[in-house]
Amino acid sequence: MPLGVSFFFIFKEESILNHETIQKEIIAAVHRAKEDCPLVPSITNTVTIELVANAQLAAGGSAAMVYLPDEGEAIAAAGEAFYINMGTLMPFYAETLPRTARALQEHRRPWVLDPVGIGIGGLRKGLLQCFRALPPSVVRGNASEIIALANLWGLDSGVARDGVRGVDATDSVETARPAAEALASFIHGAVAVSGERDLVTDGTLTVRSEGGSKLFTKITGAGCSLGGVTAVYLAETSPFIAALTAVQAYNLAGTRAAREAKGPGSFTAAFLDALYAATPEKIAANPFVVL
Ligand SMILES: Nc1ncnc2c1ncn2[C@@H]1O[C@H](COP(=O)(O)OP(=O)(O)O)[C@@H](O)[C@H]1O
Ligand SMILES: Cc1ncsc1CCOP(=O)(O)O
Ligand SMILES: [Mg+2]
Repeated sequence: MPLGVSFFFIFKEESILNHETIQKEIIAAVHRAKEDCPLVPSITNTVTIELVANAQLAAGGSAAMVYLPDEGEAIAAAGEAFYINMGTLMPFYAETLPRTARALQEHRRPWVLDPVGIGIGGLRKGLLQCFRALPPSVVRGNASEIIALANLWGLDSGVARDGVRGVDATDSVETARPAAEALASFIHGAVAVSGERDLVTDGTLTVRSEGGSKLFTKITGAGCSLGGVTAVYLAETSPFIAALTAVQAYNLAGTRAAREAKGPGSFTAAFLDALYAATPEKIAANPFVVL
């Protein structure tokens, strides 16, 4: 083979993400999060704030939750990545969220958006419309939230209606795939759709991750804390690998926790223990398929 051609193949092999290279990147991201303990602040809902912080700590990050406009701005600059979850809005968030998102853009900090409760009320809609021009690096949501956000931003979601009912999904993960791919391409980042089997996409490459437990649907904050942990990995790696690493960690830890849990209460404790104990290699070895 002429030298130029062999260089081409070597370059191609190294630059293409396949199952093996994805696993290597997941392992590196988990190691780095545990070594660096990145500061990853959040503006998140009052229902699940403690689980979000605990899960971020279990993954190796440092959590800091704020509410006020000037604090959002200041800590956006100080943190290495950020998490915004729209779950329980308060009037002053009309100022906090746009100012924080602008600070994140100005300081080039990557961030994760969880559009919880999209469809409830005018403030939520207005803020989510504002994020179209200040886009996150990762959107994480359940299937109905991802479809609804793609529709709100005028992207081709593949589904005209939105099936959000409160904060829970009424659509299947597979139905949300076109919306997830359109959103990921639009933000030049990644989208994670959660459910029985999770999808993660950067708009071109789409992966399905397996595992977890039905008990996740019997506790509040599984999705919210998954967003917070995604932001921890986002401090260390690309949007796609960060989103997939968090999803893989949750599917592994959820499967393990369900083996010993008696119900939702003991599941939450067992899940945090399993997330804390999950090794980089085991997180990477959780089953996933490149679609
Ligand atoms: N039926 C299920 N079986 C296994 N894991 C699930 C199931 N439903 C949700 N999960 C997991 O629960 C976590 C939260 O997802 P989900 O419940 O869809 O989010 P949300 O709480 O935002 O609606 C994810 O890690 C997801 O993989
Ligand atoms: C119940 C509820 N209400 C407003 S935010 C929230 C928490 C939703 O948490 P998750 O989406 O992780 O189940
Ligand atoms: Mg949710």
